Amino acid sequence: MSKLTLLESEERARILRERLNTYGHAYYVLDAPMVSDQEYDKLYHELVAIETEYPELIIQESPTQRVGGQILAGFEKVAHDVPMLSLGNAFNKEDLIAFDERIQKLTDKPFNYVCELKIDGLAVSLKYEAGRFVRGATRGDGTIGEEITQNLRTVKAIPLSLREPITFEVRGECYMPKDAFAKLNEDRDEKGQEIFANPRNAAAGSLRQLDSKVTAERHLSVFLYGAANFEALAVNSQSELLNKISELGLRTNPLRLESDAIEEVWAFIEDIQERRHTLPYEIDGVVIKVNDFETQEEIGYTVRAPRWAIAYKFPAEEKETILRDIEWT
Ligand SMILES: NC(=O)c1c(N)nc(OC2CCCC2)nc1O[C@@H]1CCC[C@@H]1O
Repeated sequence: MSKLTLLESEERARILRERLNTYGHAYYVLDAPMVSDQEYDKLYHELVAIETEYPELIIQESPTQRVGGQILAGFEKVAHDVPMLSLGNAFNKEDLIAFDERIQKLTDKPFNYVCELKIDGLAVSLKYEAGRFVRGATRGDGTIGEEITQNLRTVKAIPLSLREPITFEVRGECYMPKDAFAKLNEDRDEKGQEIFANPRNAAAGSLRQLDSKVTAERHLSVFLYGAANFEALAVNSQSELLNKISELGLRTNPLRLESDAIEEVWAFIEDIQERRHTLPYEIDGVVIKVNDFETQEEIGYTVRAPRWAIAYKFPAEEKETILRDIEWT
C-alpha cells in the first residue's frame, strides 16, 4: 500500500479510533464481542503504525494511549469534592425489615428500592470533563483518596471518552474477575511470589502499582453505581442514573431489582445468595437503596453513611467449603 499523506492518515486514524472504541466497548463494557481478537489487533496495529509515522496525530483518547509513560515515585492525595460514603449493614431478614420500617417512618412519600449486587472490589472515583476521562482516584477514607489516573486508564472497561461531552464524576467498584485472580495466583506461585488472599486484595494491589504497565496486565474491570456533581445528567433516581451512565458508555451491573416490596427484596437477596458462586466476580452482599433522589435527601445521612441505603452482607464463606470439595478417601 502506498504511503498515506498526513491528511489521509489523519482521516484513517480517526476512523480506526472510532471502530476500536466501538469494538472495545462491546467487548469490555457489554461483554458482547463484535469482531475476533485478530480483527481487533489488525486495526490496532494499523493505528499504532500511523501514530508512529505521524506522532502529531496522537490524542489522549486513542486506545493506544492506555498504558502510561513514566513510573511514578508515589501517589498524590486528592480530596473528594463530595465524600464517598460507606454503608450500614444488615445481616438477616429482621435487620432488613427494620431498615424498611425506619424508611417508612422517615418519609410520607411512596418510594421504591433499587437493589444492586455488592461488588467486592475497591471503590474508585472517575472524573470526566467534557466527556474525557481526566482523573481517577481511590476512595481512601471517603474524604481523601489517592490519585491513580494512569492505572485506571489501563482498565479497558473504563472508557477514555464518553458518548456525550459531559462533565461529572462517576463512582464504582474496580475488581479483578475470579478467573484472572486464579491465573495471577498460579503465575505468582510458580515464581515463588506471595499469592493474594482474595480478588479484592489483588485488585487493590494492582491499582497501587507505581508502574501502570503492571496494572495493565492484571485484567481489572469495573462496575459503576454512583455519581457526584452530576446535574448535567438530568436524572432524578438511582435507576435513571444507572441507565444514563450505561448510555454514556460506562459499565453497570445488569443484575439489579427495582421493587417497592421488602419481601421481593428479600427474595432477590436469597436468589443472589444461591447464585453468587456462578458469577465471574466476587460479591459480598446486596446494596438496597431508596430509588428517588429527592426522597434520599429527605431521609438523609448519618455522619458516615446514608440512612437511605443498607448493605445486606452474606455470611462469610467458611474455609471448610474448600476442604469439603476434596474427595476424602
Ligand atoms: N460495592 C458496591 O457494589 C457498592 C454499590 N453497589 N453501591 C454503593 O453505593 C454507595 C452510594 C452511597 C453509599 C454507598 N456502594 C458500594 O460499595 C461502597 C464502596 C465503599 C463502601 C461501599 O461498600
